[in-house]
Amino acid sequence: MTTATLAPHRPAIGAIGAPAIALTGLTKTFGTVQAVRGIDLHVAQGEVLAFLGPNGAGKTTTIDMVLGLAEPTSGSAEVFGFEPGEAIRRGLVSAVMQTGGLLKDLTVRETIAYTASLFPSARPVDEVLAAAGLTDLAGRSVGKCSGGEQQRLRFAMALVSDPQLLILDEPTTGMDVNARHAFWEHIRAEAATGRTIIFATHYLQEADEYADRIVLVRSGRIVADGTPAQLKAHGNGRTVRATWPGVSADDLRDVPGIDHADIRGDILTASATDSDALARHLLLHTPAHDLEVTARGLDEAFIALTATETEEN
Ligand SMILES: Nc1ncnc2c1ncn2[C@@H]1O[C@H](COP(=O)(O)OP(=O)(O)OP(=O)(O)O)[C@@H](O)[C@H]1O
Repeated sequence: MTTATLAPHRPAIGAIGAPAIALTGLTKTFGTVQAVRGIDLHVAQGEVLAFLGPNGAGKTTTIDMVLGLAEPTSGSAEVFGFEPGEAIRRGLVSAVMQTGGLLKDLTVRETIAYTASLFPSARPVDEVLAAAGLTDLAGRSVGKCSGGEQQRLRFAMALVSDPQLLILDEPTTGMDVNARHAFWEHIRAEAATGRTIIFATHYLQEADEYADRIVLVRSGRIVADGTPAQLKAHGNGRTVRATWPGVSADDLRDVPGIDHADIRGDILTASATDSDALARHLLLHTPAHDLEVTARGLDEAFIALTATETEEN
C-alpha cells in the first residue's frame, strides 16, 4: 500500500508540505533515565506507521511528546507544522491510550454523544459507533463492557473529532486473537480514508500486517526504519543456541560469524549469517555444547535488531 493510494480524498493540511509528524533530535530524560535519546523522524501525511520496540524502549514517552503531554528535554516535535498543543487545539490529532478516560456509569452511546458535544463539528454518533463496531453495544453501560470493548470505545471516542492523525498506544493489549483481528479491520477502514495512523505495539506480526512502515526503537533510539519487508530481511540467516557454562561477552570477541548475541546465564543465543562456521567454532574451540540451529523468522528479526550486546548504556 502506498501513501498515494491511502489518501485519495484528504487534502494536505497544516503548513504547505508539512509532514504529519516531524521529530528533530528529540530527547527526554527522567532523572537518571534517558528514556528517549535523540529521535529524528518524519511521518508523511497518510502513512500508517508502526512504532515497534521492547518494553521500556521509549515508545510511550515519544508519543507523549507528540501529543504535548510531556515536554522534550531537548529537540522538538511538530505535528502538521504546529507545536503539538496547537495541533490538538485545532482538532488535528486524537489518541487512543491504554487506560483511563471512561465513565463507567454512562452507556456506550452516551459516552460518544458526550464526547461529540465537546467538538463543534463532530462526526455523527451513529457513524462513529459503526466505525468502531459498537452499534450492537450502544445501550450497554461502560462498566459492563469487556476490556476489549472498552478499548474499542476509546477508539470510537478518538474518531469523534474526525482527526487527521490518529495515535494508538498499544491498542490491542489484552485482546484475544479474534477481537484483535476485528479491531484492526476497523482501524484499516479509517486508514483507507487517508488518515495518518501511528500505533505503538510489541507485536511484530501486527506491525507487519497493518503498517506501511515500521520504525523500530530500542533504548530510546531508532534502530531500524523501513517497510515490513525491509525489516524482515534482517531475519535472514539462522539462530544458534548453545549451553556454554560461564560464558561472557568477552568470550565472544574472537568467535567468528556472530551478527548479534544474547547471553542469559549459561545460554548463548546468537544470530549468524554463516551458522555452519559458528557452530563448528563453538564445538571445536569452546566449551559450548547442546547446540540448536534454527531458521530465523519475524520474531528473530526483532530480537536481532533489539539485541542488547551493543547497548551503550
Ligand atoms: N515518568 C517517568 N519517570 C521516570 N522514568 C520514566 C517515566 N516514564 C517513563 N520512564 C522510563 O523511561 C523508559 C521508557 O519508557 P516508555 O514507557 O516510554 O517505554 P515503552 O517503549 O512505551 O515501554 P512499554 O512497551 O513497556 O510500554 C523506561 O525505562 C521507563 O521506566
